[in-house]
Amino acid sequence: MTATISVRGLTRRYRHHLALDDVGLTVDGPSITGLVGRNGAGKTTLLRILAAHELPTAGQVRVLGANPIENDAVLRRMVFVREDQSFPDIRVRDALKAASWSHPGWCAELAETLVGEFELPTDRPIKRLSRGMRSALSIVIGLAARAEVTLFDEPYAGLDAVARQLFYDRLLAEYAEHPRTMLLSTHLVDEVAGLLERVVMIDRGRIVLDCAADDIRGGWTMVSGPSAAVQRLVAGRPTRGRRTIASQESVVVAQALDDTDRLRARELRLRVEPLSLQQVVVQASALATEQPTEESRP
Ligand SMILES: Nc1ncnc2c1ncn2[C@@H]1O[C@H](COP(=O)(O)OP(=O)(O)OP(=O)(O)O)[C@@H](O)[C@H]1O
Repeated sequence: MTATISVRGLTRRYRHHLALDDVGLTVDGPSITGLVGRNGAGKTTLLRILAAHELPTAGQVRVLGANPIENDAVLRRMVFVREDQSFPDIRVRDALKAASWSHPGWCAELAETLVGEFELPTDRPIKRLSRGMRSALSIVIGLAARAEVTLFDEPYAGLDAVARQLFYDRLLAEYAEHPRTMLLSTHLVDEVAGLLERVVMIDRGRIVLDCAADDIRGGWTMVSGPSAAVQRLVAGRPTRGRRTIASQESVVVAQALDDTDRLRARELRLRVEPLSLQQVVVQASALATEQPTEESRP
């Protein structure tokens, strides 16, 4: 079967800076994948290359089985929603009409519903919309396009918490009714955690974590309590982020604990809590920072 997205050895160099460093990624069939990582990690660069807004320096990119560059047949089956998307100087209703022409799967009924829910004034020029309203318009286009490959690059600049929740709810409902391949780049990791089936983390241009969201959720554990007891429980296990205050200690165990471990923790009067997705991303980022990159090697 042809993968929906397949990237091999993808490298993007800007003069002396490596924005993407030998990235490999395959996405098969419908799924919602979260693209996470620190500022400047390379998330937007990856999405821009997938959407053919930018050329790679090296490597192979296939979207829907073909190279997306100047490939209208592929690009019409994709939608790319960017942070602070720029629009021509037209009214909201005209932007929606133009989007309907570019996307064969466009659902006018959904667009109308979403416009109502986000309270977008259709006769107002886009340049007079607030930042959050412009983001809402981009989201309406991204969802109503019903494109087989839907790329969202931090699409909620300026959106308030209520509007962001509306976006998450509608995205999930759309995905349930019309499954498609969605990539969502985000910094609001815990906010979107419930939507994600897979998490791909980029750090300094390299993929440092790529796994099922469920595996992450149960896979890292915070153990805290009296230092001596913590040490007894975690001895011989991979640990990170050790913190001590007086005789108390907390440490992250980079593996799941089984029932026997949990019973032992209870006997030792230790607290055991799973890490949130956001906390795992912070730990994985710290771990990646300890590894040398091509640019940091002497
Ligand atoms: N046109 C460009 N010219 C030079 N450097 C660039 C260009 N575009 C991106 N970069 C650099 O490439 C790196 C990756 O940028 P990118 O926008 O992909 O990161 P990001 O993960 O999306 O970051 P953020 O979360 O802050 O949006 C950064 O160091 C950035 O400065």
